[in-house]
Amino acid sequence: MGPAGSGKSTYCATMMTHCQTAGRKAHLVNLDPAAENFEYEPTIDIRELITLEDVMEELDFGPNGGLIYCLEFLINNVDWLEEEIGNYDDDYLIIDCPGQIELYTHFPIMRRLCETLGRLNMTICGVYCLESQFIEDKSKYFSGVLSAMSAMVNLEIPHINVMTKMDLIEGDYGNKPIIEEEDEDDAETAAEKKRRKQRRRRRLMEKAMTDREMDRYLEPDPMLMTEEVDSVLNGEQPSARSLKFQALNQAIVQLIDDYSMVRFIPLNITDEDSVEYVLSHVDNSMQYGEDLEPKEPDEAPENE
Ligand SMILES: Nc1nc2c(ncn2[C@@H]2O[C@H](COP(=O)(O)OP(=O)(O)OP(=O)(O)O)[C@@H](O)[C@H]2O)c(=O)[nH]1
Ligand SMILES: [Mg+2]
Repeated sequence: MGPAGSGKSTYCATMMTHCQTAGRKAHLVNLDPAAENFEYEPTIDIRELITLEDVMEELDFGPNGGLIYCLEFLINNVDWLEEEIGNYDDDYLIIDCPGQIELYTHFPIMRRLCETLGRLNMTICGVYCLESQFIEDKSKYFSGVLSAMSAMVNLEIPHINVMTKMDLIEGDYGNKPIIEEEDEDDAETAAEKKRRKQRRRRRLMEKAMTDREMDRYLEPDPMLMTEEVDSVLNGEQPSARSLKFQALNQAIVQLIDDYSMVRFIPLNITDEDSVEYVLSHVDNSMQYGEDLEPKEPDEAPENE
């Protein structure tokens, strides 16, 4: 789950590849009636039941209303899904959902879907994706935190939040280097050497600050929001709008702080360890593997 473009389908494809490499059987389920193409062919696909294109054409819906219609149609014809899932009730299914936020927050559709899966004895874990680009704008980031929290509270299923697209971040968490090694030059003078070392020290400090700043977004630090309000208040032109919303912002900060339920697990899809780390959190919340059959001894590597 997660807002439009937050990397849900990429998450699904990454996990499919990861599971296949690890020899774990996984299937992709597509619940996005507007989806166009997938890296992996979905095993179960809502588009076999209904497509957004047909709904828009035949019923004259716009894209958002049409999408809600499609999912309501799915819920009203849930025996189709039950039948499809019936063939895979021992397997690991990765379900790609649409990005319309209202599906998780104020329509009971996803909740009903979870109840159906629960009835089929499937163990579920909700994975909420928020993209790392959200941190560029604190208000946008906090609205993301609130929507993650809202999905979590509404669905009442084991839930993890993932900060996607971490490869676009600087520092330890991402791929963008801050420190570029400068080669030692035999001909450099003592003063040049000193300046090179100073530059390196400064970059190391910048990097530590970037990593620390990132931590405040992974474990939402409500002070980030207060800082934004303060900086506006101390700025040259405090906008009437931010003054007006100060009490509301404070209340939101308080809410996030009181619940302290939201934290994000960073996902860098270019780093296998990061992918494995996210998957292990999902497994853990579903207690995946606890009731799997133990391996036969003859499957163990011979020379051990
Ligand atoms: N660099 C980078 N780009 C990513 C990552 N994940 C997704 N993207 C890009 O972000 C865009 C949206 O990704 P999707 O996976 O389609 O996002 P989505 O949440 O499924 O989008 P909708 O289904 O339209 O809501 C695409 O252009 C992806 O290539 C990532 O981890 N790193
Ligand atoms: Mg998608």
